[in-house]
Amino acid sequence: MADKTNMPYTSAVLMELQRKANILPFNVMHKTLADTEVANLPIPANTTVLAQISTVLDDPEAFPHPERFNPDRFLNADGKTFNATAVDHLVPFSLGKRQCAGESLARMELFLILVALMQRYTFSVPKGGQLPDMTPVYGGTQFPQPYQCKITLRH
Ligand code: HEM
Repeated sequence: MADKTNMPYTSAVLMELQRKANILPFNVMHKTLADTEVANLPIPANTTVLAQISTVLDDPEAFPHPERFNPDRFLNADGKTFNATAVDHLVPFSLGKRQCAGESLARMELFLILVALMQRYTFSVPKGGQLPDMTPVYGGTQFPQPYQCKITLRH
């Protein structure tokens, strides 16, 4: 983990992966405890609310051409520091009091697993195959279309 600060592009790839492959696009349900309002819309107490994460992760103002997989959007021109607007809008773990309690653990696991896989294997499209269809499959969770991948040991 000590190397992570020297690997901004890897961090940017992970951020873009979490944006495009967000596992809980519709978040989980909550209930208002008191009358409130969002964007001038009144919401009475005891209303079930679902703060949809995917609308933020696909917001074209924060993420131009949101349909594209582009890790560079999380980096400034120097390639080392992070684009604050993009980072602020990356909310796969939700926000507020009930945001994911396992965020730090999950982020550490994602970094270690991705780097370990990249160090040991090469991932490519099998002969005669094609790149995966990036259209998400939505259910309670989001998952990818079936695809084929060739995984080769590096050493
Ligand atoms: C990529 C991995 C993960 C993602 C994207 C994720 C995302 C989320 C989201 C969106 C919520 C709902 C937040 C809300 O109610 O507003 C949540 C809740 C929660 N997550 Fe995760 N999570 C991940 C991994 C983990 C891990 C590894 C753990 C534990 C080791 C964990 C523990 C929890 C707990 C305990 C809650 C409920 C928090 C509460 O209601 O106060 N999550 N997570």
